[in-house]
Amino acid sequence: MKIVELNHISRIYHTGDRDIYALKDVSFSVEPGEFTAILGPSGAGKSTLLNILGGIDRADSGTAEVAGQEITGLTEKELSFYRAGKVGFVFQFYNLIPTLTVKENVDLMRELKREALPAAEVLKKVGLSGHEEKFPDQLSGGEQQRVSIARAIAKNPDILLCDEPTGALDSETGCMILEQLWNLCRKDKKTVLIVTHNANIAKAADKVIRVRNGEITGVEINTAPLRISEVEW
Ligand SMILES: Nc1ncnc2c1ncn2[C@@H]1O[C@H](COP(=O)(O)OP(=O)(O)OP(=O)(O)O)[C@@H](O)[C@H]1O
Repeated sequence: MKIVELNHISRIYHTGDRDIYALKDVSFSVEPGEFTAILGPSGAGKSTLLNILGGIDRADSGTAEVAGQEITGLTEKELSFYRAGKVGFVFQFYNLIPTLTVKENVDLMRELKREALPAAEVLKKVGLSGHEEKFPDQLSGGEQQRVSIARAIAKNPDILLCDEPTGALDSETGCMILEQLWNLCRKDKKTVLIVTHNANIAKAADKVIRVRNGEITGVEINTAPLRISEVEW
C-alpha cells in the first residue's frame, strides 16, 4: 500500500483579477519508508504541496490519501486530529517556543497525542541528551533544528514532512541535519518527504519529484541512493 497517493491535486490562489495555479493537476505516490526529495525553483509550489499533505492547507480539487486516510474532504476538526496524529513537521525556522526549555518544547507533543514518546528518548535519538533544561536561544541553529526533529518524531508520526530544513544552516550543519533525517528513514523506517533547493539531495533520495510552475515535471526513482556522507555538497 502507498503511504501517499495524490491524484489531480490543484490549488488556486485568487488575487485581484488573476488566478495563480500554485499546483496544477499534481499526481504522485510515495511508498512507506521512502526518502523523497521535492525539488524545484522558488515559487514552484513545493511548500503548497507539503502543506496540503500535512493538512495545513486545502486543495481546491483532486484527492490526497495519506497513511490510509483521505484528507481532502476532512472537516477542520478532523484535519486537526490528522495533523496531531499522523504527521510530523520540520520547518526552516525551527518554530520552537523561546520561553520553554528543550524538554518542554518536545513534551508539548503530549498535548496533541497522548501516546507521544518521552522527550528523553527522542532527544537521545537526535544526540541532544543533556540539553533538556536549556532554552532554545542557548543552542546553535543546528541544535535547535535537532530539537524540532525530536519534537516531530515524538508524535511517532506515519510521515515526516520537512520544508527546507537546512535552509537557515551552514552547509556542514545542514549535512548533519540531513543525515539525521536520512537515518530516521533508514533505521526507524520513517517515510520522509523533504522540500529543498539543494539539488544534490537527489543522489541520496529514493525518489525525486521535480516541480515547476505548479506542475510535476518529473518523478525519478533512484535505485542506488548514496548515504548523505557520500554526497558531494
Ligand atoms: N497566500 C498566497 N496568495 C497568493 N499566492 C500565493 C500564496 N501562497 C503562495 N502563492 C503563490 O503560489 C505559488 C507557489 O508558492 P509556494 O510557496 O508553494 O512555492 P515554493 O516552491 O515553496 O517556493 P519557495 O521555494 O520560494 O519557498 C507561488 O507563485 C506563490 O507566489
